[in-house]
Amino acid sequence: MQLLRNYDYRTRILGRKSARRWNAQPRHERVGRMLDVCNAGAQQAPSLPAALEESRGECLLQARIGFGERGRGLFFAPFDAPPSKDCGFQGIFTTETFNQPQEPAVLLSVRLSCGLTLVTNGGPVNLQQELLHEWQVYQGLALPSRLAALLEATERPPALRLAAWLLWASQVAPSGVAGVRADESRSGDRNGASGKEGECGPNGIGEAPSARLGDNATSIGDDAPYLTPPLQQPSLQPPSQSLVPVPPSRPYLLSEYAQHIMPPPNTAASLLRLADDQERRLPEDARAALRGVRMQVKTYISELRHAGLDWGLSEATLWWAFDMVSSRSFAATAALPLPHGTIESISAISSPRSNRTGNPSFADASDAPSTPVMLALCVPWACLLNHDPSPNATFKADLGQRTFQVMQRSSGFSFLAPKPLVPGEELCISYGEDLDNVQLAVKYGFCTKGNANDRLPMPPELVLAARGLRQQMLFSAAEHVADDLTKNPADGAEGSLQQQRSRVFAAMASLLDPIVIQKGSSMSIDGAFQAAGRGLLRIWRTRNGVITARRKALSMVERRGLKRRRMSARRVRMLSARFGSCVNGGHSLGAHPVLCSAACVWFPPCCSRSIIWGRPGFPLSFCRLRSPKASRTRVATGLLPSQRARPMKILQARSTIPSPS
Ligand SMILES: C[S@@+](CC[C@H](N)C(=O)[O-])C[C@H]1O[C@@H](n2cnc3c(N)ncnc32)[C@H](O)[C@@H]1O
Repeated sequence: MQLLRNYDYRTRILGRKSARRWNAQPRHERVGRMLDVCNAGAQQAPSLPAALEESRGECLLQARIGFGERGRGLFFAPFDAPPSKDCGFQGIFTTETFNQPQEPAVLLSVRLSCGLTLVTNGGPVNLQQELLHEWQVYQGLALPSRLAALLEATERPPALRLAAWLLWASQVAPSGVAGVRADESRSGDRNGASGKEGECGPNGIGEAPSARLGDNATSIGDDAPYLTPPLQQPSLQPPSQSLVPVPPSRPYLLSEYAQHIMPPPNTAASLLRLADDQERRLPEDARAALRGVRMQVKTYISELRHAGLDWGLSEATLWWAFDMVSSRSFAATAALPLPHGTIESISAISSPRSNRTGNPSFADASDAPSTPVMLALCVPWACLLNHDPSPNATFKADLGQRTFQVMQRSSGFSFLAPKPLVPGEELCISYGEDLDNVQLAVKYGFCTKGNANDRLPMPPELVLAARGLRQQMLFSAAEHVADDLTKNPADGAEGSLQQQRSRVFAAMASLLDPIVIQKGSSMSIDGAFQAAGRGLLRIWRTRNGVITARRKALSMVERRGLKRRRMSARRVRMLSARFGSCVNGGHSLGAHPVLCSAACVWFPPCCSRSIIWGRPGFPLSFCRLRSPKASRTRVATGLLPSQRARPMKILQARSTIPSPS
């Protein structure tokens, strides 16, 4: 038994001794150790060329680049005196501050044209064109037509569009091959596009090209530089800062930025290019997530190649672009300026989904709300901000000013001033409030300790078991309803006992799986649904009681510092095979093991009445309810409450479990 419990699939890979050492490490460290390679290139202080120094001076209003515990990042550097001690909470006692809340300090302000801005949803039709036009003027570059066609296709995946743009702007345009300066010749070719050789991407890249983008590309035709048609009616008020064309002495800012600030193509920021042997050591759920993202990137790369938008660059460089987009792009929602010139923007903070860097772009563009405008952005300087689950900074895209601003995070109460920043404090934003460590690792290449969003992975067999349990719970409720109907025929539908029972069961089945309702059935669906509704109400009431009890029990478990224990997949399989089907809702059982997520929890054999519920991916919860014998309710979730709960107990208890009917 002991051996079984310690058995882990990693034993096969690592050998028993090193597997034990490996498993003893906290999960976040296991993933974290994979990531030594990440950000390796970002550890030296950059020495910046003049153009970047200038841009840094303009954009980093109250911040400087520095190094801290999260690696390179941005740190608070107030331009005036350090913030007075009076600001902050003391202010709420004075009427003055109460009426005039302190505005959060603007820490960074970066022109949208310094980076890349894509409309992913909403806004006027020509908004994307306007933004592209401004970018060309600012960067002093003319986009090739086929690239511009892709960038204007707001329905295409943002990651694909951003990566294509980043590749061209950072790797191709500076060499003057495919791109041309806006004031130079209008013809161009892409022969001999420069490609930087780097580390190879994961194996298996280079599938058959997809036809989608290629079809477009054929109709788009050659590589003639894209010159935005004169804007008849700008959809927006012109930006308050006039667009000053870039002086010829100032080279392409974006390529400079990519060269000096972004990790170079032979380094990694996310896990996209993790080597095979390192990937094998990731937990299974992280590997699965990684596989999904890699598949997507492979498809995008094929599309780029097919459409001739890879510019002959090496595979490694193409992966690098997606790596950068994954780990450094922002998603933000911006409101359009009001017609009379008032400018109002909605910060991405208001929507947790979009309050993050990166990966909006990997989401389907169609899942964003239609208004206001959804943007995917690469923002130089702002993309140096590291993540913190309790951030002190936040960001917004302002389409009126055409800027991306990072400001101090407000307190959340209009009458409270924001928490003062201490000079030298690292400025952090939240990449997403709901990101667990697997998502953080795959997209950004790091994990955070004690991530509140972390869930233990649930093996497929447990997902199935959870479904089965839910089904059983509903059917057992159906039985109760049917029994009640039998006892109180006045309450229930008409007909024989058998008919009543069939209706209730059919209704329950229909809740579980709508397919079971077949057309032309003679059953009265309405009546059955009413009966099922009563049953569900009963369950709901029971559950409310359970939830309160569960909360109490969990806090008790926490207070006592009881430990969570994990089980090997094999043992969990064995237990679910033996006992899974015995766990039943609303029935008296002697005792049973309860499968909770990947951890396995089993209870001392003293449960008489129990209910179990679960959702795939979430811990199954098990509660004992109103036991006449017990002095108090015992509840646990994913926890092994005591040393007494040994497999031996289960074996003893097994004999008392009624066989499933
Ligand atoms: C948007 S960039 C931030 C700037 C980056 N540190 C740099 O030097 O370029 C995102 C990357 O920073 C690193 N990072 C961000 N937040 C972190 C954190 N809390 N702990 C460790 N690394 C972090 C990750 O490698 C991530 O891929």
